[in-house]
Amino acid sequence: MEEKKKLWQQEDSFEGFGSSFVVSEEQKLDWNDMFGIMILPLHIRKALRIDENEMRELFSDGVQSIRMNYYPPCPEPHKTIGFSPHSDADALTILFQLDETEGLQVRKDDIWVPIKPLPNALIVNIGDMMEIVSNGVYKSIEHRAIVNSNKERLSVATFSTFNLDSELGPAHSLIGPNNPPIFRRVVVQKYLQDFFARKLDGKSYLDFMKVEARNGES
Ligand SMILES: O=C(O)CCC(=O)C(=O)O
Ligand SMILES: [Fe+2]
Repeated sequence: MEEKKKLWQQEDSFEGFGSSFVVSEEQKLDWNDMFGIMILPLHIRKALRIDENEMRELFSDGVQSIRMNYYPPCPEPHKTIGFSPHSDADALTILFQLDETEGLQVRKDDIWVPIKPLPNALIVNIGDMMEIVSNGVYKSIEHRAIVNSNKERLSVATFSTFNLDSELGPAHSLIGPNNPPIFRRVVVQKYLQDFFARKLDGKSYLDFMKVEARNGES
């Protein structure tokens, strides 16, 4: 209880422990314990010290999308790949592996590490937009899905993307003489169009977004 009290709801906020929707002392309360937090954009921008308004603007009218992936059993799984290595182009992905069939792997120091599905657990992945806006502080995660010969596999991914009309680039409030931008700027809509026009190839699109890549090209 002492630990809970440290995170008790403050007035005018639904974040923390406590009940919501309470209007009077007489009211019969619901039989549950609530704990609420804002996941985006406030906490990430606080950790990074990005200006609040800048982050709010990027996420206001942002796009939420969902993808369902079905991987049928494959007679020769070692000869194929279920989902090619890539990092997600969005800011933040929440992924659910439907049953307990393994398949997702993340790349860590050039090794593919299997992510065992845990019952009722969600996986949160940092996407390329977050790496760009944080000027490289938050790294997007490279991942892939493999298949197997005896079981089908299903996953559901939800993607959070900045507003399509906003400009994607390192946050203005982060960069300065001591922290020069390492990524270039592009309108989100164009960034996504170009992402989907390419073959998935690890983090190659993010590399293409780097300032030095453009210098190299011109
Ligand atoms: O099936 C999986 O676990 C990965 C899916 C994925 O990476 C995606 O939909 O972007
Ligand atoms: Fe992905």
